[in-house]
Amino acid sequence: MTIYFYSALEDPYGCFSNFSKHSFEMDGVYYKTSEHYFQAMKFMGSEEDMDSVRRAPTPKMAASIGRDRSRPLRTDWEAVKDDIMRQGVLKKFETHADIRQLLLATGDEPIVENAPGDRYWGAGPDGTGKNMLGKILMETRALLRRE
Ligand SMILES: Nc1nc(O)c(N)c(N[C@@H]2O[C@H](COP(=O)(O)O)[C@@H](O)[C@H]2O)n1
Repeated sequence: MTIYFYSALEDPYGCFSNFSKHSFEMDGVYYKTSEHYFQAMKFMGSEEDMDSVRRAPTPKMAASIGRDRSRPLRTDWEAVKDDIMRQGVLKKFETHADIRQLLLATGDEPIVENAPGDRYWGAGPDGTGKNMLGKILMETRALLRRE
């Protein structure tokens, strides 16, 4: 049975969302959520902009800063964004044993980010979106199974 998630606070699998409150360190730097990590990496090369994202009190605010196109987006973003998401999601689940167990316990079930407004990371308004975050969670699950 397909596992759907979207709201970090309300859904049974809300911890699969990048907005869930699961912090980690990457390369010695602290991130409050995987959304903070993902959005900060848009500004690699500008410590000031990366820090603005890192300091954001909530993942929603981190996303808002990351989507602010008055700040220069790194030029290779489209080429690297999937791998950055992979790295952040893997680190999150490596760091927190409870959610790692929950992810592993989903077995081989499909995982879908049921995000109506997002046809790339989620399933979009009609379920035909790319669901890249769901795919990355399934890849992460397979990697963690081997560890
Ligand atoms: N909660 C939530 N609200 C939205 O409006 C969304 N688009 C998403 N999806 C998440 O957005 C992140 C990437 O966004 P951008 O590429 O910066 O637009 C990623 O964490 C998606 O899972 N979630």
